[in-house]
Amino acid sequence: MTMIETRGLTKEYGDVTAVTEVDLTVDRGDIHGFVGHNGAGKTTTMQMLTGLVTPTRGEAYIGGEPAGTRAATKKIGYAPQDPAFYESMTGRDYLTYMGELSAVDGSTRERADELLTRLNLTDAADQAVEGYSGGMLRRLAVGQAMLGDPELLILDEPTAALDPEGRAMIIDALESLTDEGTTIFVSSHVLTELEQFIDTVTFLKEGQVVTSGPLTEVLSDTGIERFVVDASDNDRAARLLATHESVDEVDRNDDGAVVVRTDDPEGFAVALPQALSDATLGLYSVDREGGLEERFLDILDDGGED
Ligand SMILES: Nc1ncnc2c1ncn2[C@@H]1O[C@H](COP(=O)(O)OP(=O)(O)OP(=O)(O)O)[C@@H](O)[C@H]1O
Repeated sequence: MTMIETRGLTKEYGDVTAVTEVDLTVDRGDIHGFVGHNGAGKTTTMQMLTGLVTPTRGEAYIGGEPAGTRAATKKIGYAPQDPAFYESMTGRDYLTYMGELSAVDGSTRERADELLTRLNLTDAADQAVEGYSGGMLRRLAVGQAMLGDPELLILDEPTAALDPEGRAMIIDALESLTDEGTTIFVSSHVLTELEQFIDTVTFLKEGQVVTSGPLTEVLSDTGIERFVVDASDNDRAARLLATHESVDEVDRNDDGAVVVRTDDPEGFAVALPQALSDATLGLYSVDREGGLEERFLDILDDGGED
């Protein structure tokens, strides 16, 4: 079942084309990462999905309903990049108040307390929001988006600039939600902030989709795991490494170094020094390329798949 579908989604602001012909499909229950540099068009796309911004052209559907209609927005919880809070309210009062505003079913106070627990904010529940740290504010924003128990959660950079602990708290909360079948559409300009928990990913560059699909496929299609090995005799090293069990493909770069692609990078990294030393080859240097972050930059800088 499809939760988000867009066709040719485009937004122009005067001469600026923020989003160009974006075709997206996100299945129900997936955590989808929406990744691109600052200014790539992530926020604008999210705003079109939520109905806050009207597309110049194209279509978007949320659970089959046209974006912007009541039937579509009812399915969505949205945490914007820079949410505004009533700073003198406590976290608990804020969530309760926002729940009442949006006519959440049942007891909003109970729902607020449940979310505060889930987002690890119980200890701060009765503190004024103005004393919250950046990480606490982001968790509160995610809590607000979750108030109505939405089918689709749209989160604009919820992990930006958080320390690993803050990020882990958000990730835990999101992962527990997908166990309940919630679809999550989450943006970031740093892939490594998302890669532990997303199922599928779209890379956006200058308003256009560069590539989209399951994270593992997108990264392996583009040759993610690559080592560059410089040995005392690179011809011999290339022949030797080509026969190694963990190696898929061997190539040479412009400097003559051996470029190895592998789907078992850990195994290769461990085996390499021994393999060369058994063949009496010296290992001058080895660089691991195509870590996720590097791959992300490659994809965006190349403007397409290899
Ligand atoms: N209301 C607006 N009026 C004019 N231009 C806009 C408006 N909103 C966005 N833009 C432009 O559209 C482009 C995409 O912006 P958008 O905020 O969607 O990118 P983003 O990927 O979310 O970036 P960031 O991570 O910095 O938020 C940028 O060039 C931006 O300046």
